[in-house]
Amino acid sequence: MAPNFSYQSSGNIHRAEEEDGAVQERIKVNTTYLNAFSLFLFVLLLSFIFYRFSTLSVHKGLNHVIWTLALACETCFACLWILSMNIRWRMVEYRTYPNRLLKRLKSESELPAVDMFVTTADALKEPPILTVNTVLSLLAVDYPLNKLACYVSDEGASPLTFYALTEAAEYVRLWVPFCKKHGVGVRAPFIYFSETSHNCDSFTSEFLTEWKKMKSEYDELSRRINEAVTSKSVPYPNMNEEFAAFSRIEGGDHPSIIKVIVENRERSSGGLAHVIYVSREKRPKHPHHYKAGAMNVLTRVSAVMTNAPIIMNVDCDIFKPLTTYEELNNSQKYKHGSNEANMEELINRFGYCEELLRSILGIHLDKAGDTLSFERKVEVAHIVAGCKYENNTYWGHQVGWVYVSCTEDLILSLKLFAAGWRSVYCTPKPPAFLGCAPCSGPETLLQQRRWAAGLLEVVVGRHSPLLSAITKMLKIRQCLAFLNLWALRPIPEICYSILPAISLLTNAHFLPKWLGNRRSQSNVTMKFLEDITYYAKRFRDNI
Ligand SMILES: O=c1ccn([C@@H]2O[C@H](COP(=O)(O)OP(=O)(O)O[C@H]3O[C@H](CO)[C@@H](O)[C@H](O)[C@H]3O)[C@@H](O)[C@H]2O)c(=O)[nH]1
Ligand SMILES: [Mn+2]
Repeated sequence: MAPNFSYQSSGNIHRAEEEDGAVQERIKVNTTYLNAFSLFLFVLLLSFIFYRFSTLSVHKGLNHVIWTLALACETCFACLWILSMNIRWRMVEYRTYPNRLLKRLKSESELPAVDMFVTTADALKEPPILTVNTVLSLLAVDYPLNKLACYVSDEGASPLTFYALTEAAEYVRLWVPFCKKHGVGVRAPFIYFSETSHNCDSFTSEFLTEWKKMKSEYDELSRRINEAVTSKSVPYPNMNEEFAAFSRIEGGDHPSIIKVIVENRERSSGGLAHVIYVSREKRPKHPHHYKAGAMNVLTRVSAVMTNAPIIMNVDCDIFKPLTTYEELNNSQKYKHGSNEANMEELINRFGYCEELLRSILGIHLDKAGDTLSFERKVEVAHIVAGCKYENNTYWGHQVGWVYVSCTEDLILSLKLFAAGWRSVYCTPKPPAFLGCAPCSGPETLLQQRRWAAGLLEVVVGRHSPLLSAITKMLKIRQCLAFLNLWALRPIPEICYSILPAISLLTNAHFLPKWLGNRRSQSNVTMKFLEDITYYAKRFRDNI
């Protein structure tokens, strides 16, 4: 049985086992002042809305229109303020203590296996050297390597990405021992070498020699990869039968290609993690469902090849684990709550592939059914990576990543929360992984537009958080968090910001006037000016 990593609750700090110390602590952040301030602002907003509402009928003509618009905008701001207060209301922080983990286990071999998924879509937009760095950093994690497998999904079926990975496979044999021996912090070579320099006096000569060797090998690796990318071709000696599969490829029309780049056949503790290249079948008339489609293929391929109980996903440019969920297949186990899996229902759900069904059944019955040869596993992986495999199954609807939105992570988390799963936002210090964000204006705009569209798709569709809160297990505050429609906020903001200009041009007003009428206002202004003049004179006389 897998060891229990979960924290257990007891008061503010949740301890798993007193004598061993917790692996993870949940600590309440003190938000009393922040909450009091947020509430104060909210009360001010409400009183303002109340005032505007009660005086609305006093205003006539254009003023009435302007006041109604202002009232609508302010009501929107108040609603958005409630949503943003909801997110910050009871903040908690998770502290992790990975070094305590081993104390709770008899040996490292009790640690569960992890399948790591890296997705890349376009070798020209996402440079292969970046994907290589992500893979190298994953392969150098502090975890028994025979428990790990790294699957790289390449949507572009690019020989350049495959070439880069085969080249990196040589480097990884040097990089992983180097990182472990010297306790390297950031394990993506391009960041590591840009941050450390051989001029540091505190380095020993042995370290310096190794550092220089690693750096020159990395420089050579990146030179070869970048040269291949610039010339858009793989060097001649590498054009062997391994690359034959890539030669018949036309954009978006090719069979599935699965290649084992690094293999730890005996799963020995001294070896490296598996590295498996996966490019799913693509046909022009067949929808591929973007990253969600790629993730479902990776889930099936990993299920027939290594079937680890935990999967982890990182983007090709992010050296930071986003979310770790237990494999989706596992959730099916709890959902059925029975060991008597109905074969016909399983085929309807997961599609017909004997080996995949056996691996799912293995999870249902808590039995390991790993009897296939490695060659057969690769063959089966080609079948489950086919684009027709999902036809008439539940993939993309009830099984795996859902195909309704371009932000598959959002809809997946919504679906998991609605099914009663919990998640933890974990930000260890120092950060476990680092990532890259879009660096140019247009790229950032595109990303924000995609996220905004994804959020709106999720809110109005069949998976709407409101529906899930009523009919499923989504909690009310989770529902409010998903309803945080930042994408629509510019509408009231723009409207509100043009109200002053309209008021000036039309001699109307959209803010309450000070002391009601002009005369009393000007009297007060006059009195204020007289006072200032009086005090200024006294000040001058005194000096
Ligand atoms: O059809 C596609 C499109 C993208 N990707 C990969 O998905 C990842 C994320 O795509 P990107 O275009 O870089 O989106 P970002 O906005 O940078 O990523 C964030 O938002 C995405 C959802 O929109 C999530 O999938 C990511 O995990 C999250 O980091 C990258 O590795 C891509 O290579 C695919 O595999 N197939
Ligand atoms: Mn990205």
